[in-house]
Amino acid sequence: MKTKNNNKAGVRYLLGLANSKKLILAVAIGFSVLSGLCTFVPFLMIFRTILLLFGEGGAGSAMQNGIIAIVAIVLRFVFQAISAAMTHVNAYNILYHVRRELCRHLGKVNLGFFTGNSTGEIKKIMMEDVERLEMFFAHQIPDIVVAIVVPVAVLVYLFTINVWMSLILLLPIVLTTLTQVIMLVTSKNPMDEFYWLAGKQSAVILQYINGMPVMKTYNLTADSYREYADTISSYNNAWWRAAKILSPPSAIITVIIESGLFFVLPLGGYLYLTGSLALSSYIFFAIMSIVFLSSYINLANFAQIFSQISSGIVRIKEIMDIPAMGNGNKTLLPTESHSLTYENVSFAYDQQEVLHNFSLDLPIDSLTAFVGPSGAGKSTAAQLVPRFWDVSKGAIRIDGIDIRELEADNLMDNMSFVFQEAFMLNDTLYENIAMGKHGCTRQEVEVAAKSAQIHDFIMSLPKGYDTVIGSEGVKLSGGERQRVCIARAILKDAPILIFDEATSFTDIENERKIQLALESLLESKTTVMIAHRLHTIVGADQICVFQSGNLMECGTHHDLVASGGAYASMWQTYCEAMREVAS
Ligand SMILES: Nc1ncnc2c1ncn2[C@@H]1O[C@H](COP(=O)(O)OP(=O)(O)OP(=O)(O)O)[C@@H](O)[C@H]1O
Repeated sequence: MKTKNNNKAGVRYLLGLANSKKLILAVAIGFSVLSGLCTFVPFLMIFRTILLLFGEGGAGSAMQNGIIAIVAIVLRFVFQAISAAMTHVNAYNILYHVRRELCRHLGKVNLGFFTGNSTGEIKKIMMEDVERLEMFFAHQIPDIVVAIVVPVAVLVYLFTINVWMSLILLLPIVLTTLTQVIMLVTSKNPMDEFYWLAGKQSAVILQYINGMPVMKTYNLTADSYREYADTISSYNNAWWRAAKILSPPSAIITVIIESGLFFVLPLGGYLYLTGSLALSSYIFFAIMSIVFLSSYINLANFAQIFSQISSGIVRIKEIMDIPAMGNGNKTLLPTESHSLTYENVSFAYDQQEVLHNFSLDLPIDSLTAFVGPSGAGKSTAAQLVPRFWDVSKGAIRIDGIDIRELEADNLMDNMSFVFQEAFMLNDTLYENIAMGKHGCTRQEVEVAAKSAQIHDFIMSLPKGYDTVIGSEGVKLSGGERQRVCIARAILKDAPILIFDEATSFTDIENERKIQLALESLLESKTTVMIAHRLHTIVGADQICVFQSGNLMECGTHHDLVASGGAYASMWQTYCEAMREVAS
């Protein structure tokens, strides 16, 4: 739950965001103030005309006053338009700047952040929360300044006419401020909870829509999918609570602000009757009591609107506060293959240690398979190499250099991953493969696709490499997707390869093609292969068996089977399972 302290930090952070654009913002606010002041000029002209009519002085003629009033009205709209144009252009520049900074920062955090956080939540922050900043920079800041400066300027003028009448005009401001202070002191702002739940609701809805096929197969409707139903009903309840808490003071504030006349009429009447106030001034104050506080209403609503924006700012700040992955300054020599060493490595997600003090050497140009039961730590051990997370203890070294001392880009340049969950752009097959190497040629893409056993399939599609895949195009099978990813990795031709063998694409034809594709991919590379089907790694240079986060044993298939340890029993179970499937 977001707190008021968080909100304060958010405000400071938000104003910091405007830093580079503050000159434009100041000029735009200046135009807004001019526009606000112009609002009152026609009333001043009315006053001057009343003075003329009552023979109490007043400058110019009625005609001149009328012309000045019309010019002021026109100028009011011109200044308003200039200010609106400037604040909007400025606000969208700030939005662009914030999104770019968020993207840059997300590019620097450990990759594990993306597996540990809901993409719906990140997307919501990048899109909706950032978009709301427009409201603050394009509308709220100018409105607030106008709401303070214009009434103060007008009040100063009114004090020159009559002090008591001016003081009575201050009474609604004092009362509304008191109401707001009482509200803030006696009740926690319910909008904090409301906007937090609004954010949660969007993430849950996105998750519900993304998971619709699975939800349907388990017959989970919007009502029976518990998280969805709970979030919607909490949001609904929060809205009721907020309405109940906020409606009475909000109604009181609106009534007080619009009740200037209620205070001005009796006091003005008394002062007029006792001869301390001219009739012209009495009429003028009566008119001003109606319009004087019109811009002040923006200030009264500020807290409520700002709470909506500030909860988003807090989320933006939380992302920007995630420590960036430390970036070293060393680089690897550009060779075909590198050695990889785990040195007394332990690793914990938060407090829970899942890998316990293991060491392992992966020589140059070798294939190392990680095997073991589900949850044993195979993926985690592999993902430490591209720094999804940094080790809690020990070090991982490439050619003897601690990977934390390497430039992050250099580390990534030297590594390819092929995950089980093949990531595909909603773009052409060509682009999906070409993303493996900047500036590659079409011929290189085709050679890689041929090696990955996916070229013939691509050519069988009517648009070949220009076929769009994904939500608006052709759908690929799991095996086809993985072969596209292998083609991408072949194109990248990085010296170190992390391959997470897919368990689900096991039909014989696909498996054969993936094996052929891998033969091209693994050539002269240092490879970590997370293996589920043991027969695919019998030829590996070393097989490492993980159990409950410990590296139990390591050796060739023959040595491990002969030693009769954990791997030997896994192999026996595996062979029996294969025989059962075959029979
Ligand atoms: N992002 C994460 N946050 C917290 N704990 C995690 C995270 N990812 C994995 N774990 C936990 O770490 C342990 C090791 O998981 P890991 O995925 O490395 O096992 P694995 O051997 O690769 O399993 P599988 O073969 O099923 O993929 C498990 O207990 C798992 O619950």
